[in-house]
Amino acid sequence: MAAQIYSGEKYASRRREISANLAKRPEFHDSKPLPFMTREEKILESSRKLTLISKHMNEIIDPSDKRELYHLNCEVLGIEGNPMALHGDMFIPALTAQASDEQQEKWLSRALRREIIGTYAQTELGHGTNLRKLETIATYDVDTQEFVLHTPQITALKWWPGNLGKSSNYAVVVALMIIKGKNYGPQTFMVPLRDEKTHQPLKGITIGDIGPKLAYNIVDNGFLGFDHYRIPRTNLLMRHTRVEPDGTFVKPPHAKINYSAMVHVRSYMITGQAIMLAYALTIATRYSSVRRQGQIDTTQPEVKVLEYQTQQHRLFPSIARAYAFVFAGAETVRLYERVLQEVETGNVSLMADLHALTSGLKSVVTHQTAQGIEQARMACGGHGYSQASYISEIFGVAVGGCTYEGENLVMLQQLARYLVKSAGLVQAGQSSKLGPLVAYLGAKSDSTSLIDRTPTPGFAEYVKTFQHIARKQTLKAAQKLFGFMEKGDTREVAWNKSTVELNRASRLHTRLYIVEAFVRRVEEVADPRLKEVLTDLLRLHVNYELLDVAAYALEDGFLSSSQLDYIREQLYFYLAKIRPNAVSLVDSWEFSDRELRSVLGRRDGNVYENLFAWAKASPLNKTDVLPSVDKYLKPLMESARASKL
Ligand SMILES: CC/C=C\C/C=C\C/C=C/C/C=C\CCCCC(=O)SCCNC(=O)CCNC(=O)[C@H](O)C(C)(C)COP(=O)(O)OP(=O)(O)OC[C@H]1O[C@@H](n2cnc3c(N)ncnc32)[C@H](O)[C@@H]1OP(=O)(O)O
Ligand SMILES: Cc1cc2nc3c(=O)[nH]c(=O)nc-3n(C[C@H](O)[C@H](O)[C@H](O)COP(=O)(O)OP(=O)(O)OC[C@H]3O[C@@H](n4cnc5c(N)ncnc54)[C@H](O)[C@@H]3O)c2cc1C
Repeated sequence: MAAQIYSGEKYASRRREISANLAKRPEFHDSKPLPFMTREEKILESSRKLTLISKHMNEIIDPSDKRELYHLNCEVLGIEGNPMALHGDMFIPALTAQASDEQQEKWLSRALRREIIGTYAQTELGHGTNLRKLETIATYDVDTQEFVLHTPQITALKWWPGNLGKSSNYAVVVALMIIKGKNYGPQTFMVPLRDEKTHQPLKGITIGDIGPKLAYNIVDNGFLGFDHYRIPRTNLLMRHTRVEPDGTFVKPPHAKINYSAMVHVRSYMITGQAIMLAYALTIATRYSSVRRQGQIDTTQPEVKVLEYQTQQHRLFPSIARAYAFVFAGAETVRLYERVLQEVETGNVSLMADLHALTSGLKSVVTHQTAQGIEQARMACGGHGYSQASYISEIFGVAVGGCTYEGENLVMLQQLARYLVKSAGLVQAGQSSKLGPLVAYLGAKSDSTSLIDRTPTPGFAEYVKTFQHIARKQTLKAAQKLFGFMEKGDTREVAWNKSTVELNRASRLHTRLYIVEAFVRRVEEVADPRLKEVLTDLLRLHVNYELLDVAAYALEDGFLSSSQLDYIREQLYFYLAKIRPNAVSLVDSWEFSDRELRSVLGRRDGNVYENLFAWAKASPLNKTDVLPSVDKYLKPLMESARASKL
């Protein structure tokens, strides 16, 4: 099953080898539990481990393999980030996609050797979503052939970029490019921030950390201001866009080609989110198979809480989602790598499809992942609330994904733009022009679903039902938009009046895509035992997801209430059928205890012994009487006693 999750036996067994290798190297392990460390201690500890990784990487992984590096990072550094997180996630991808060969020779090679540390500085105090209104300006000075970076007011300060505050000495900075008074929109520049020897900020640079956050606190998200800070013309990233010495602007083949680092993260983060969801579910499912509370049959002993149907309903649909997301994530990574190669040859035709797909997936997957992790926390009762479970940290890190790389409700609208265009083609009788991701919009719907009406063993009737729902909502929302425009609203005003409905269409389209990705993967499985278990999980998934959106199919009679009853019964049937495999389904992700960092979710199942040992290790328990008691509580109680006398 691990080979299914990790897209092949090769990587699944490499993961095992890497974990086994690390198990023998205590210097790579956390020196104490992360929840007992201050932020400063965590950053120091993470930097220590990062340095070890850099030194010994070649002994443990193939450094050219991104997935091996990702696994090494998960095991050793963990999810709370590290001082070079953005270096790998965005700085290197930005240089790879946007720097010219010459620039890559100069900077990418140094970045890959870790001679310099970089980040991606785009968001500002006043603007994150609306990139066209960023306020940092890069004005071209023809005389000196330099760009002058400047922060004209406080809202123009770069704010949020990861590892900008303290760790990075370079950044790919996004600024509005002004040449001879003309605004050429957001462009990307390679900018030195700190002296390479002393690490002191360079003259003209104001820089620092923005302070603690909900989670992800090992990362020094930072602020950055420029005071008429000059960089050479050749620091504009020039793979696709160019500015000649005389200030002539050479347009790229696609207007949004500079957004590639964002698309990179959106493509990869689907897998990252699936893994964080699977972390939380591993912890909660293992714990639920140890925790005994209450009885189902009063003549029998107390049961494991995993026997309760409510507990299964709380956890198993999310287990199915984690599998669905990892399968969909593998597809987005393949598409991203393909588009990256095609762009190299000048073919930008798939950029819009990739952008639409990843915008929708990013939004739906992060939202459902956060929901699933929070349910996993509650499934652990009181112990879920303790940081010993580590689920609160997993939640905090994962939920950041709802905001970064484009706020979810904004990114759903990006997909909606694509859907509306497709709906326009359908309306104009040009369905043959629809791309493969939206071809179903042009198909004719049956009048009713055949779920429970026809003995089809596969998933075709479910897929058709999801397609019907997504098609109906897309065409309806587009119609609403066109209707407002026909009545005289501008497109922008009409758009704003339709966005709740448009975003619903985007979610339904994305949920259909996720179901289809799951079906595609299960159909490929050859081993009959694995196929049976995955088919059960997929059955659970389609029934659960369909119930969740059933209102759309009930309102036009596509599904009847008796079909709904059938879907519910199927859901309950598969909850029970999956129960014996539940622990194996989470164990199949093969997370080591080191990687999970959860006292509650350890493989040995010794929950109570482990919790007690953890509590005893708490720094508060080093002494029996705390200084706060000596200083305040004792005098308080003493004076209360004295006044009574
Ligand atoms: C092996 C490894 C496995 C797992 C790895 C796990 C985890 C990975 C990562 C971990 C994450 C760690 C850290 C996270 C760091 C987070 C970093 C950041 O947050 S960086 C900052 C991100 N900022 C944003 O995302 C800003 C969001 N805003 C935008 O993107 C844009 O402003 C906008 C909303 C898209 C609008 O842009 P704009 O105003 O320029 O464009 P229009 O709306 O007018 O649209 C015009 C036209 O262009 C199309 N378009 C927009 N973007 C793109 C694109 N990228 N590609 C292609 N086309 C694009 C748009 O759809 C319109 O098309 P039209 O309808 O006109 O055809
Ligand atoms: C953990 C974390 C790490 C980050 N790392 C980086 C980084 O490395 N580099 C970097 O540059 N940035 C980074 N960011 C910033 C991040 O990318 C932005 O915060 C994000 O893109 C959202 O933008 P915003 O903050 O401007 O939100 P806003 O746009 O202000 O959103 C506020 C509200 O307004 C709504 N809204 C905004 N515009 C519209 C619209 N057009 N239509 C409808 N509703 C709208 C949103 O839906 C939301 O409800 C990070 C953020 C976080 C939380």
